[in-house]
Amino acid sequence: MFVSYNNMQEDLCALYPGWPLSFSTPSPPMHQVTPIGGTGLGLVATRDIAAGETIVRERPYIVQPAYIMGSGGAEDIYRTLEGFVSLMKPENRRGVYALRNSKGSALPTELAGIVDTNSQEAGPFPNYAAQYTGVARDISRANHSCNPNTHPAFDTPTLTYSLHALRPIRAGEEITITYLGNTLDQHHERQQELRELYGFTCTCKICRLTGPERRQSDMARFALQLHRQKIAEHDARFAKWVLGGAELLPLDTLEPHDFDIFTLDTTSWSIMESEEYCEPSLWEPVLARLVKGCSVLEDEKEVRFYATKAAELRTAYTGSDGGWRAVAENPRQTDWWAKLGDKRKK
Ligand SMILES: C[S@@+](CC[C@H](N)C(=O)[O-])C[C@H]1O[C@@H](n2cnc3c(N)ncnc32)[C@H](O)[C@@H]1O
Repeated sequence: MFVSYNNMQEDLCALYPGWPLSFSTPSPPMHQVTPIGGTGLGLVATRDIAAGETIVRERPYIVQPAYIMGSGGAEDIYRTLEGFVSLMKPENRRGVYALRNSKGSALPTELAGIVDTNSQEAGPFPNYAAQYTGVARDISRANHSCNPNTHPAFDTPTLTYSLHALRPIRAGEEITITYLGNTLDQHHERQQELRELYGFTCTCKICRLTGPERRQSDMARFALQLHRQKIAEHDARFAKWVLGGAELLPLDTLEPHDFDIFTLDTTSWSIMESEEYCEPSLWEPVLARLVKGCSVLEDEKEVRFYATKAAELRTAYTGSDGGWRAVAENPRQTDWWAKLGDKRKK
Protein backbone atom coordinates (compact mmCIF):
# COMPACT_ATOMS: atom_id res chain seq x y z
CA MET A 1 0.00 0.00 0.00
CA PHE A 2 1.20 3.47 -0.91
CA VAL A 3 -0.67 6.67 -0.14
CA SER A 4 0.33 10.04 -1.53
CA TYR A 5 -0.62 13.56 -0.63
CA ASN A 6 -1.66 14.87 -4.00
CA ASN A 7 -4.06 17.00 -2.18
CA MET A 8 -5.71 15.13 0.64
CA GLN A 9 -8.19 17.93 1.18
CA GLU A 10 -9.55 17.44 -2.34
CA ASP A 11 -8.78 13.85 -3.28
CA LEU A 12 -9.27 11.89 -0.10
CA CYS A 13 -12.11 13.99 1.26
CA ALA A 14 -13.96 13.40 -2.00
CA LEU A 15 -13.20 9.69 -1.65
CA TYR A 16 -14.26 9.47 1.98
CA PRO A 17 -17.21 11.79 2.68
CA GLY A 18 -17.11 12.97 6.27
CA TRP A 19 -13.32 13.28 6.45
CA PRO A 20 -12.41 16.45 8.30
CA LEU A 21 -10.94 19.07 6.00
CA SER A 22 -8.98 21.17 8.43
CA PHE A 23 -5.95 19.12 9.34
CA SER A 24 -3.36 21.72 8.64
CA THR A 25 -0.68 23.12 10.89
CA PRO A 26 -2.03 25.55 13.53
CA SER A 27 -2.30 29.10 12.31
CA PRO A 28 -0.30 31.22 12.87
CA PRO A 29 2.42 28.52 12.89
CA MET A 30 4.31 28.00 16.15
CA HIS A 31 7.44 26.97 14.26
CA GLN A 32 9.59 27.85 11.29
CA VAL A 33 12.00 25.82 9.18
CA THR A 34 15.40 27.42 9.44
CA PRO A 35 19.13 26.56 9.21
CA ILE A 36 20.52 25.06 12.44
CA GLY A 37 24.32 25.09 12.67
CA GLY A 38 25.84 21.80 11.48
CA THR A 39 22.54 19.97 10.93
CA GLY A 40 21.15 21.60 7.77
CA LEU A 41 17.59 22.79 8.33
CA GLY A 42 15.55 22.28 11.48
CA LEU A 43 12.44 23.52 13.27
CA VAL A 44 12.54 26.47 15.65
CA ALA A 45 9.74 27.70 17.94
CA THR A 46 8.39 31.10 16.88
CA ARG A 47 6.69 31.65 20.25
CA ASP A 48 6.70 30.16 23.73
CA ILE A 49 4.97 26.78 23.61
CA ALA A 50 3.36 25.13 26.64
CA ALA A 51 3.82 21.45 27.53
CA GLY A 52 1.21 19.35 25.72
CA GLU A 53 0.52 21.93 22.97
CA THR A 54 0.17 20.70 19.39
CA ILE A 55 2.82 22.39 17.29
CA VAL A 56 2.25 20.82 13.87
CA ARG A 57 -0.65 19.00 12.27
CA GLU A 58 -0.11 17.84 8.74
CA ARG A 59 -0.89 15.09 6.31
CA PRO A 60 2.17 13.30 4.96
CA TYR A 61 3.34 13.68 1.40
CA ILE A 62 3.69 9.89 1.18
CA VAL A 63 2.98 6.87 3.33
CA GLN A 64 5.03 3.83 2.35
CA PRO A 65 5.90 0.39 3.73
CA ALA A 66 8.75 0.71 6.23
CA TYR A 67 10.83 -1.99 4.53
CA ILE A 68 11.59 0.47 1.73
CA MET A 69 14.02 2.14 4.10
CA GLY A 70 17.44 0.65 3.60
CA SER A 71 16.09 -2.06 1.27
CA GLY A 72 19.17 -1.60 -0.92
CA GLY A 73 19.01 -3.48 -4.19
CA ALA A 74 15.24 -3.85 -4.32
CA GLU A 75 15.04 -1.77 -7.48
CA ASP A 76 11.43 -2.58 -8.30
CA ILE A 77 10.41 -0.99 -4.99
CA TYR A 78 12.33 2.17 -5.77
CA ARG A 79 10.88 2.27 -9.29
CA THR A 80 7.35 1.95 -7.89
CA LEU A 81 8.11 4.77 -5.50
CA GLU A 82 9.47 6.97 -8.30
CA GLY A 83 6.42 6.31 -10.44
CA PHE A 84 4.16 7.01 -7.55
CA VAL A 85 5.77 10.35 -6.68
CA SER A 86 5.82 11.36 -10.35
CA LEU A 87 2.01 11.32 -10.24
CA MET A 88 1.86 13.82 -7.40
CA LYS A 89 0.87 17.43 -7.89
CA PRO A 90 3.96 19.44 -8.87
CA GLU A 91 4.05 21.51 -5.66
CA ASN A 92 3.93 18.38 -3.50
CA ARG A 93 6.48 16.58 -5.66
CA ARG A 94 8.77 19.60 -5.32
CA GLY A 95 8.19 19.48 -1.55
CA VAL A 96 9.32 15.83 -1.43
CA TYR A 97 12.44 16.49 -3.50
CA ALA A 98 13.29 19.56 -1.39
CA LEU A 99 13.76 17.32 1.68
CA ARG A 100 17.24 16.34 2.73
CA ASN A 101 19.03 13.26 1.42
CA SER A 102 21.67 12.31 4.00
CA LYS A 103 22.43 9.03 2.21
CA GLY A 104 24.29 10.57 -0.72
CA SER A 105 24.83 7.87 -3.32
CA ALA A 106 24.49 4.99 -0.83
CA LEU A 107 21.00 4.30 -2.17
CA PRO A 108 20.23 3.89 -5.88
CA THR A 109 18.02 6.97 -6.30
CA GLU A 110 17.72 10.46 -4.82
CA LEU A 111 14.14 9.65 -3.81
CA ALA A 112 15.20 6.49 -1.97
CA GLY A 113 17.75 8.58 -0.04
CA ILE A 114 15.09 11.18 0.81
CA VAL A 115 12.59 8.58 1.99
CA ASP A 116 15.28 6.83 4.02
CA THR A 117 16.46 10.08 5.63
CA ASN A 118 13.06 11.54 6.47
CA SER A 119 10.65 8.72 7.31
CA GLN A 120 8.59 8.73 10.47
CA GLU A 121 6.45 5.94 11.83
CA ALA A 122 2.91 5.87 10.38
CA GLY A 123 -0.07 3.61 11.04
CA PRO A 124 -0.82 0.98 12.18
CA PHE A 125 -3.31 0.34 9.39
CA PRO A 126 -6.02 -2.23 10.07
CA ASN A 127 -5.90 -5.11 7.57
CA TYR A 128 -2.33 -4.25 6.56
CA ALA A 129 0.12 -6.24 8.65
CA ALA A 130 3.23 -4.41 7.44
CA GLN A 131 4.77 -1.48 9.30
CA TYR A 132 4.45 1.85 7.56
CA THR A 133 6.36 5.11 7.57
CA GLY A 134 5.66 8.51 6.09
CA VAL A 135 7.42 11.59 4.78
CA ALA A 136 5.96 15.01 5.58
CA ARG A 137 6.75 18.64 4.89
CA ASP A 138 7.38 19.91 8.43
CA ILE A 139 7.83 16.91 10.73
CA SER A 140 10.50 15.50 8.40
CA ARG A 141 12.52 18.67 9.12
CA ALA A 142 12.70 17.95 12.86
CA ASN A 143 16.25 17.19 13.95
CA HIS A 144 17.15 14.54 16.49
CA SER A 145 17.95 15.15 20.15
CA CYS A 146 18.72 12.63 22.89
CA ASN A 147 16.42 14.68 25.14
CA PRO A 148 13.76 15.66 22.59
CA ASN A 149 11.24 18.33 23.49
CA THR A 150 8.46 16.99 21.26
CA HIS A 151 6.85 13.72 20.28
CA PRO A 152 5.39 12.96 16.85
CA ALA A 153 2.15 10.99 16.63
CA PHE A 154 0.20 9.58 13.72
CA ASP A 155 -3.60 9.40 13.65
CA THR A 156 -4.61 6.60 11.29
CA PRO A 157 -8.30 7.49 10.74
CA THR A 158 -7.39 10.96 9.51
CA LEU A 159 -3.93 10.09 8.11
CA THR A 160 -2.50 12.98 10.08
CA TYR A 161 0.85 13.58 11.75
CA SER A 162 1.01 15.81 14.78
CA LEU A 163 3.87 17.07 16.89
CA HIS A 164 3.28 17.69 20.59
CA ALA A 165 5.43 19.55 23.12
CA LEU A 166 6.73 17.28 25.89
CA ARG A 167 7.76 20.24 28.02
CA PRO A 168 7.62 24.05 27.75
CA ILE A 169 9.61 25.29 24.74
CA ARG A 170 10.82 28.89 24.58
CA ALA A 171 10.57 31.08 21.48
CA GLY A 172 13.79 30.60 19.48
CA GLU A 173 14.49 27.15 20.91
CA GLU A 174 14.96 24.26 18.48
CA ILE A 175 12.06 21.78 18.25
CA THR A 176 13.41 18.23 18.31
CA ILE A 177 12.30 14.61 18.23
CA THR A 178 14.24 11.41 18.87
CA TYR A 179 15.29 9.06 16.07
CA LEU A 180 16.54 6.44 18.53
CA GLY A 181 14.97 3.09 19.30
CA ASN A 182 16.11 3.38 22.90
CA THR A 183 16.93 6.86 24.11
CA LEU A 184 18.10 5.44 27.46
CA ASP A 185 21.17 3.88 25.80
CA GLN A 186 24.60 5.10 26.81
CA HIS A 187 26.28 7.93 24.89
CA HIS A 188 28.49 5.65 22.75
CA GLU A 189 25.56 3.32 21.92
CA ARG A 190 23.36 6.24 20.87
CA GLN A 191 26.10 7.69 18.70
CA GLN A 192 26.69 4.32 17.07
CA GLU A 193 22.99 3.87 16.23
CA LEU A 194 22.69 7.38 14.80
CA ARG A 195 25.86 6.97 12.74
CA GLU A 196 24.78 3.60 11.38
CA LEU A 197 21.16 4.45 10.63
CA TYR A 198 21.31 8.17 9.84
CA GLY A 199 24.97 8.83 9.11
CA PHE A 200 25.54 11.69 11.55
CA THR A 201 27.29 12.38 14.82
CA CYS A 202 24.80 13.76 17.29
CA THR A 203 25.66 17.14 18.73
CA CYS A 204 22.58 17.56 20.93
CA LYS A 205 22.89 19.16 24.38
CA ILE A 206 23.27 15.76 26.11
CA CYS A 207 25.84 14.46 23.61
CA ARG A 208 27.91 17.63 23.99
CA LEU A 209 28.45 16.85 27.69
CA THR A 210 31.99 15.71 28.51
CA GLY A 211 33.90 14.20 31.47
CA PRO A 212 31.99 13.82 34.75
CA GLU A 213 28.83 15.37 33.31
CA ARG A 214 28.66 12.79 30.53
CA ARG A 215 29.28 9.99 33.05
CA GLN A 216 26.50 11.35 35.23
CA SER A 217 24.10 11.45 32.30
CA ASP A 218 25.04 7.89 31.28
CA MET A 219 24.56 6.70 34.85
CA ALA A 220 21.18 8.42 35.03
CA ARG A 221 20.01 6.67 31.86
CA PHE A 222 21.40 3.37 33.07
CA ALA A 223 19.45 3.73 36.33
CA LEU A 224 16.26 4.40 34.36
CA GLN A 225 16.91 1.30 32.21
CA LEU A 226 17.27 -0.80 35.36
CA HIS A 227 14.07 0.64 36.76
CA ARG A 228 12.26 -0.06 33.49
CA GLN A 229 13.31 -3.73 33.59
CA LYS A 230 11.67 -4.07 37.01
CA ILE A 231 8.40 -2.28 36.30
CA ALA A 232 6.21 -5.36 36.72
CA GLU A 233 7.95 -6.35 39.94
CA HIS A 234 7.51 -2.84 41.37
CA ASP A 235 3.85 -2.85 40.47
CA ALA A 236 3.40 -6.09 42.37
CA ARG A 237 5.22 -4.73 45.42
CA PHE A 238 3.21 -1.56 45.30
CA ALA A 239 -0.06 -3.48 45.10
CA LYS A 240 1.03 -5.62 48.03
CA TRP A 241 1.76 -2.54 50.08
CA VAL A 242 -1.54 -0.84 49.35
CA LEU A 243 -3.77 -3.87 49.29
CA GLY A 244 -2.09 -5.28 52.37
CA GLY A 245 -3.04 -2.13 54.24
CA ALA A 246 -6.44 -1.91 52.66
CA GLU A 247 -7.19 -5.39 53.88
CA LEU A 248 -6.24 -4.15 57.32
CA LEU A 249 -3.28 -6.43 57.80
CA PRO A 250 -1.41 -5.52 60.94
CA LEU A 251 1.13 -2.83 60.14
CA ASP A 252 3.99 -4.98 61.35
CA THR A 253 3.36 -7.41 58.49
CA LEU A 254 4.39 -4.72 56.04
CA GLU A 255 8.06 -5.04 55.12
CA PRO A 256 10.09 -1.86 55.53
CA HIS A 257 11.29 -2.20 51.92
CA ASP A 258 7.68 -1.97 50.75
CA PHE A 259 8.18 1.75 51.11
CA ASP A 260 11.33 1.75 48.96
CA ILE A 261 9.04 1.84 45.99
CA PHE A 262 8.48 5.54 46.71
CA THR A 263 12.18 6.21 46.91
CA LEU A 264 12.72 4.43 43.61
CA ASP A 265 9.87 6.18 41.82
CA THR A 266 10.76 9.56 43.25
CA THR A 267 14.38 9.04 42.20
CA SER A 268 13.41 7.94 38.69
CA TRP A 269 11.13 10.94 38.34
CA SER A 270 13.90 13.32 39.53
CA ILE A 271 16.31 11.73 37.06
CA MET A 272 13.84 12.20 34.20
CA GLU A 273 13.38 15.83 35.23
CA SER A 274 17.10 16.52 35.51
CA GLU A 275 17.82 14.76 32.19
CA GLU A 276 14.86 16.70 30.75
CA TYR A 277 13.81 13.41 29.21
CA CYS A 278 10.70 11.43 30.10
CA GLU A 279 11.20 7.91 28.80
CA PRO A 280 7.87 6.91 27.16
CA SER A 281 7.78 3.44 28.70
CA LEU A 282 8.63 4.68 32.18
CA TRP A 283 7.07 8.02 32.99
CA GLU A 284 3.47 6.82 33.26
CA PRO A 285 4.01 3.78 35.53
CA VAL A 286 6.25 5.94 37.72
CA LEU A 287 3.85 8.89 37.89
CA ALA A 288 0.85 6.57 38.35
CA ARG A 289 2.45 4.96 41.39
CA LEU A 290 3.50 8.32 42.81
CA VAL A 291 -0.06 9.64 42.39
CA LYS A 292 -1.58 6.52 43.96
CA GLY A 293 1.00 6.36 46.74
CA CYS A 294 0.62 10.05 47.61
CA SER A 295 -3.18 9.57 47.54
CA VAL A 296 -2.90 6.68 49.96
CA LEU A 297 -0.73 8.88 52.16
CA GLU A 298 -3.21 11.78 51.73
CA ASP A 299 -0.67 14.24 50.36
CA GLU A 300 -2.92 16.42 48.21
CA LYS A 301 -0.22 18.81 47.01
CA GLU A 302 1.99 16.00 45.72
CA VAL A 303 -0.96 14.22 44.06
CA ARG A 304 -1.79 17.44 42.19
CA PHE A 305 1.84 17.90 41.16
CA TYR A 306 2.39 14.39 39.79
CA ALA A 307 -1.08 14.12 38.21
CA THR A 308 -0.53 17.45 36.40
CA LYS A 309 2.76 16.15 35.01
CA ALA A 310 1.03 12.94 33.91
CA ALA A 311 -1.77 14.95 32.24
CA GLU A 312 0.77 17.05 30.30
CA LEU A 313 2.77 14.04 29.17
CA ARG A 314 -0.26 11.92 28.27
CA THR A 315 -1.62 14.82 26.22
CA ALA A 316 1.73 15.15 24.47
CA TYR A 317 1.90 11.44 23.67
CA THR A 318 -1.72 10.67 22.86
CA GLY A 319 -3.61 13.95 22.40
CA SER A 320 -5.76 13.47 25.50
CA ASP A 321 -4.95 13.64 29.21
CA GLY A 322 -6.26 10.14 29.92
CA GLY A 323 -8.18 11.36 32.99
CA TRP A 324 -5.09 12.70 34.78
CA ARG A 325 -6.35 16.29 34.73
CA ALA A 326 -9.46 15.26 36.71
CA VAL A 327 -7.21 13.56 39.28
CA ALA A 328 -5.07 16.72 39.55
CA GLU A 329 -8.17 18.85 40.06
CA ASN A 330 -9.81 16.53 42.54
CA PRO A 331 -7.32 14.25 44.32
CA ARG A 332 -9.85 13.22 46.98
CA GLN A 333 -12.18 11.73 44.38
CA THR A 334 -9.80 8.92 43.36
CA ASP A 335 -10.19 5.35 44.60
CA TRP A 336 -6.77 5.61 46.15
CA TRP A 337 -7.41 8.58 48.40
CA ALA A 338 -6.88 7.63 52.09
CA LYS A 339 -7.11 3.97 51.14
CA LEU A 340 -5.24 2.90 54.26
CA GLY A 341 -7.21 5.24 56.52
CA ASP A 342 -5.89 5.19 60.08
CA LYS A 343 -3.80 2.12 59.37
CA ARG A 344 -1.22 3.86 57.25
CA LYS A 345 2.31 4.32 58.47
CA LYS A 346 2.91 7.86 59.71
C1 LIG B 1 14.99 14.02 8.95
S1 LIG B 1 16.33 15.01 8.51
C2 LIG B 1 16.10 16.39 9.58
C3 LIG B 1 16.09 17.68 8.81
C4 LIG B 1 17.41 18.02 8.20
N1 LIG B 1 18.31 18.64 9.18
C5 LIG B 1 17.24 18.94 7.00
O1 LIG B 1 18.15 19.74 6.74
O2 LIG B 1 16.25 18.84 6.30
C6 LIG B 1 17.63 14.07 9.24
C7 LIG B 1 19.02 14.59 8.98
O3 LIG B 1 19.26 15.83 9.69
C8 LIG B 1 20.58 15.84 10.26
N2 LIG B 1 20.46 15.81 11.74
C9 LIG B 1 19.33 15.58 12.43
N3 LIG B 1 19.56 15.65 13.77
C10 LIG B 1 20.87 15.92 13.92
C11 LIG B 1 21.72 16.08 15.08
N4 LIG B 1 21.26 15.98 16.32
N5 LIG B 1 23.04 16.32 14.88
C12 LIG B 1 23.53 16.41 13.61
N6 LIG B 1 22.78 16.27 12.47
C13 LIG B 1 21.46 16.02 12.63
C14 LIG B 1 21.25 14.57 9.77
O4 LIG B 1 21.92 14.87 8.58
C15 LIG B 1 20.09 13.64 9.50
O5 LIG B 1 20.38 12.64 8.56
